[in-house]
Order: sequence, then structure tokens, then C-alpha cells
Amino acid sequence: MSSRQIPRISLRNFNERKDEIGREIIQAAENVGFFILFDQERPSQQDIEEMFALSTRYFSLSNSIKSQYPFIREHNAGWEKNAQIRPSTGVADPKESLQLQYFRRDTYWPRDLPTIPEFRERCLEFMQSVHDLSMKILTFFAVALEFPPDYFARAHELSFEDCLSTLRLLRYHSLEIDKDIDVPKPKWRAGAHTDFDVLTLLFQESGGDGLEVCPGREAHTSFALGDEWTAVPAKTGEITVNIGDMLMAWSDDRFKSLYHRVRIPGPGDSLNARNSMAYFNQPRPHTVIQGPAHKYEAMTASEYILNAMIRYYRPTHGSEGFTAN
Ligand SMILES: O=C(O)CCC(=O)C(=O)O
Ligand SMILES: [Fe+2]
Repeated sequence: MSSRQIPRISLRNFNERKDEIGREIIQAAENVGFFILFDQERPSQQDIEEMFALSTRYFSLSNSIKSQYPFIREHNAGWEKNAQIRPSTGVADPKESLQLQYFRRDTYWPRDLPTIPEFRERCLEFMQSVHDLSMKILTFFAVALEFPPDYFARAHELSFEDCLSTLRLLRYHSLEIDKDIDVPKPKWRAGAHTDFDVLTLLFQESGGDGLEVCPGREAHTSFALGDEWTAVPAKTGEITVNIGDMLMAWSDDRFKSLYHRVRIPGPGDSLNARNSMAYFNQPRPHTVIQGPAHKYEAMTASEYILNAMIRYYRPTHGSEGFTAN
């Protein structure tokens, strides 16, 4: 395990400290690719705790209810259980997840869930607050790349009918039941992958350690890395932010999108279920992605996502944990 530190950046008094915060964020994105934000106004600690409680209530519903909105790969939306096979491991992550795309909220979000009629409304509110914070952060990136300050905000505007930004609720199974039985144990809760979006805001829960990142990726088109993994501690209320492949491409590889994975609990760790929530900022499909130095051919976001899906779902033969998504 590497001793590399994941930068921690306080958002306290955001408006007064904007310049300083911006500098810290850009430096972290250039040098590490992952950073932890805390002291944010919204979503507050309480907003996040309530959202985790809502997510737990959702996952405790029966499979037959949750499967009314099954995962559809072409849409990257819906509910899956033990079904996401990462090419880096070749086996399904032992988890379930629900992907809520903002623009499909009227057509493809669970509705009228028994015992949680407020599910949809609460998810929308949470998405809105995470979106607002995401746009504040993306403004720093726009300025650093010498684009207009609202450049990324316009590409992600929630009010447009084709907004692709997505909230993913995740629940990795408890490993308590299997602990004494002689069955093959999974090696990873989530196999190594990069995110193909622009920017991910990830919410972890205290007690749910296991997330690890691998620094050293030089080009958004490469698979590669080394074998130094750094733990990203889990704490309820804090926000782990990582650069996705699209922002790495959009910045001519200046901001780093890193491989990350979730390991299974080690000796002394809790075997309880692990919950997390990820908000993926994804630009509108027709947005053109090209960095200021034109290092790569211009590509629309929809072409980029399509390529990523092909690249990430194609089985590869690299050594364990080191290939694609
Ligand atoms: O659960 C986590 O901590 C990470 C999830 C993740 O990396 C993803 O869904 O892309
Ligand atoms: Fe990820």
C-alpha cells in the first residue's frame, strides 16, 4: 500500500475562500486525480445521512419490486444485482445498484414504491444539491482550462431534456453470512476501473473502508498503471471527488482520471454491507469534447460514451485488476 496522501480540501466559507479552494482543487486534480471535500454547506451531513437511510430502505425491498426497473446497458440506467462484470476481474461485483439518470426521471425511475412513496422526490432533491456543488467545482476547471467560467455548467444543465447526469445508489453485500462457510470468496467488492464521466462525487459511509486508487495514469486512452494502491478513507458527510475520463480528455490529459477499486474487508474490518452513492456528471450528448491544446480529435459526449462502453465492456487479458472498467 502506498503512503501517498489523498488531498483533503475544506469548503468552509466558500465564497470568501473561493480562490484558495480553486487552487487546491486544480492542484489535486493535476497531481492526484482524487480529493476529499468537507465542510460543504450542501449537501449537508444530515442530507447525506438521510439519503443513505433512504437508499437502505430501497435496497431492503424485494427483488421482484426492484426488478420492475431492470438495468438496461444501452441506457446505463436501472437496477442490477450481481450483474456488473468488470473486465479487470472477469466476475460480477458482489453488489446491487440503482442508476437514476436525471432526464429519465419521468419514465425510468421506480415509482410508487411500497413504504417509500417519497423516494423519487428525495432523490431529485439530493441530485439537485449535488449538481449545484458539482457546478461550483467545474467552474474552477473551466477557468483553469481558459474556457468561459460557465462552460461546463452549460454542458450539464439539469433543466435540459437530455441531461445525462446520473445518481447511482450502491450496496455491496454483507459478507457475514458466508464467513464460516467454505465457499469461494470474492476478491473485490468493485473491480478496478476508471469512470468515463467528467467528474464523480462519491459519498462513502463511516465504517465502509475499502476504496483504493492507483496513481500514475498518463493518457485518458491508456489502461495502465502501476501497482501502488492508496486507501481513500470512508467518512459519512465527506465527499470523495474523482476526475473521469472525459475531463481527462477535455484537459488534454492534464487532470488525471485514475483507476480505483473497492477491496473486500481485511482482517479486523467490518463484514457488514457497504453502502455508497456516486453522482456522475455527464455532459449532454451533443457537447463537443476537445481540450484547449487539441491533443485529441474533437468528439461528442455521445461518441465518447459509446466508445467507452465498447472499450470497457470488451474482455481484455491484462494481469488481474489492471485492465479496463
Ligand atoms: O462504492 C465505491 O466506493 C466506488 C464506486 C465506484 O467506483 C463506481 O460505481 O464507479
Ligand atoms: Fe468508479
